[in-house]
Amino acid sequence: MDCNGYRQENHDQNLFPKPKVLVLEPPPVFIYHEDKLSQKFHFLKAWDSPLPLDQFLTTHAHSVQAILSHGSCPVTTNTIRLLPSLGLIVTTSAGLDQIDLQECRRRGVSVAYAGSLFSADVADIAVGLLIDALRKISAGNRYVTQGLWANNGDFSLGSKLGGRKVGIVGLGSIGLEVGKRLEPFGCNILYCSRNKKSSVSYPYYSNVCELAANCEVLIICCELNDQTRHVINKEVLLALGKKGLIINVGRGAIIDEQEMVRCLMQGEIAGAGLDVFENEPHVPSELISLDNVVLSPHRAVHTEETLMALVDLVIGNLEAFFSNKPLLSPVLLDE
Ligand SMILES: O=CC(=O)O
Repeated sequence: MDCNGYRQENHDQNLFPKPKVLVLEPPPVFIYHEDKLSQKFHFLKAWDSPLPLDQFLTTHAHSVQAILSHGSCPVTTNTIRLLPSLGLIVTTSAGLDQIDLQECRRRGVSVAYAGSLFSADVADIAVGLLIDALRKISAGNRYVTQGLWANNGDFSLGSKLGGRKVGIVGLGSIGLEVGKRLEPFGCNILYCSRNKKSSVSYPYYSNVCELAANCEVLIICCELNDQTRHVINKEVLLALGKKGLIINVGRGAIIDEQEMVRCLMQGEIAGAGLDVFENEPHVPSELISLDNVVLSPHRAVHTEETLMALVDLVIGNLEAFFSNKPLLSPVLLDE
């Protein structure tokens, strides 16, 4: 240990007094708060190097003990294998689908994440997208700004939020926040989750297709994993039906996007509010021209305030690791 309590084995104090942390691609927290982060750590910027990634990793192989990563930056088996001294991955995301957790488990690499830091912000956007899709706020904005109102056009009516049956897919911390927000609007909440939750009295469905058949809105709040990839498929969309709306603040690949686009274009479902997409930042061009679809650039997770809290969480996790202390927001890899 050095006088800061940091591990010394892989960094020369005189040349590199700050612990080294590898960044593959810069997360928003790094873009907005690099100065604060750099006061504590020496960041190795893979994206900024002229070297191909593998060569960059090989060059720094023995000095990298920690990676700072984010939700759209894959940390693959290959990356982990090229870094024999790696002990920690800190991701700024709540989702973990981009990290090879199996390899982390095998290698004994710890993972820290954002936990429920963003849940309230994500839930706000889910509700915002739903109200927008129902009451046509974005469509109304286009109608006014394109001069159609002034030309005596007829803007179609929206539908009421109160009384709507809303099915939440994934009742984790985001799903619970969505339910908490929609109850006072007079919505009836139903949900589908891996397990029935004793903390809520909402009707539970173990099958997402049955949930879809019994509600008018599906809000996707679950994580992406092998079980949830394309779980919202043609059958589920058809069960949701012609008056049904789909809101996605989880991950794009939870929905079979191609099938959703077809359903939207053919009127098999009524509309959608989407913050996430299968191939970000690419959004299917068909969605852009549809008036019954509200689009958002995967920003549900970030507000200025939570980004500030996230910097402290990232620093806290890295400091804990380099001081051999328990992580602040560890992912339990043994579960
Ligand atoms: O999408 C972002 C996250 O998983 O935090």
